[in-house]
Amino acid sequence: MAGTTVRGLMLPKPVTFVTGNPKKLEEVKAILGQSIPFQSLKLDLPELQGEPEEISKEKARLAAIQVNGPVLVEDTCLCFNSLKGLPGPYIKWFLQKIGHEGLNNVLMAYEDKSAYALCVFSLALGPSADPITFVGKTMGKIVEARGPNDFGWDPIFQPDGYEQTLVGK
Ligand SMILES: O=c1[nH]c(=O)c2ncn([C@@H]3O[C@H](COP(=O)(O)OP(=O)(O)OP(=O)(O)O)[C@@H](O)[C@H]3O)c2[nH]1
Ligand SMILES: [Mg+2]
Repeated sequence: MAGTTVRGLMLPKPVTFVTGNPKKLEEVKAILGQSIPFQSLKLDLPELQGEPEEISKEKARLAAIQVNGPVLVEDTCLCFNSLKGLPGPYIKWFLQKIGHEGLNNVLMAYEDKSAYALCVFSLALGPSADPITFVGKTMGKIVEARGPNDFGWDPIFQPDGYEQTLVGK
C-alpha cells in the first residue's frame, strides 16, 4: 500500500488504532477517521503501572510488535487534584470496583473536587520505532453522576466553563 504523510510523518501503511474498548474506538473513528488512513484492532494489551506517558508508550510499543506496522493507542486518565493526580491511569479499576458513587465518596473527605482528564495518545511507526506521545488535558470537577451511563466516567466529569457533564446533562 502506498505511504501517506500526516503532519510530516511518513506512514508506510494505514495506522492501526489498537484498543479493547469499543467506545474509545467509536470516538477515535469519529475524530481521526476522515484525516488519516485508519483501521482498528481489538486487543487487550498489558498495561504497566507508572506515569501516564510511560504507560501509553509501552502500550504502543507492545501493539506495534503485535501488528508489525504503525499503531496508535490511547491511555485515558482521570486525575483528582486533592489526591495528587490519582486515580489517574488506574481510573478503569476504580470505576469497576467502586463506580461513580464510590469516586464521589472518596472526594467527600476533601473540599477540592477539581479534576482533570488526560488523553495520552502514542503513535509507533513500527515495531522498532520509539513511540511519539501526544497529551490532551481537560480541566473540570467531579460531580454526582448525571446523564446516560454508558461510557466510563463521562457522567461525573463536568469540564470548567460548562454546566453539564461530558454526557450533556
Ligand atoms: O467517560 C469516559 N470518557 C472517555 O473519553 C474515556 N476514555 C476512556 N474511558 C474509560 O477510562 C478508563 C481508561 O482506561 P484505558 O484508557 O486503559 O482504556 P481501556 O482499557 O478501556 O481500553 P484500551 O486500553 O484497550 O484502549 C476505562 O475505564 C475507559 O472505559 C473514558 N471514560
Ligand atoms: Mg486499557
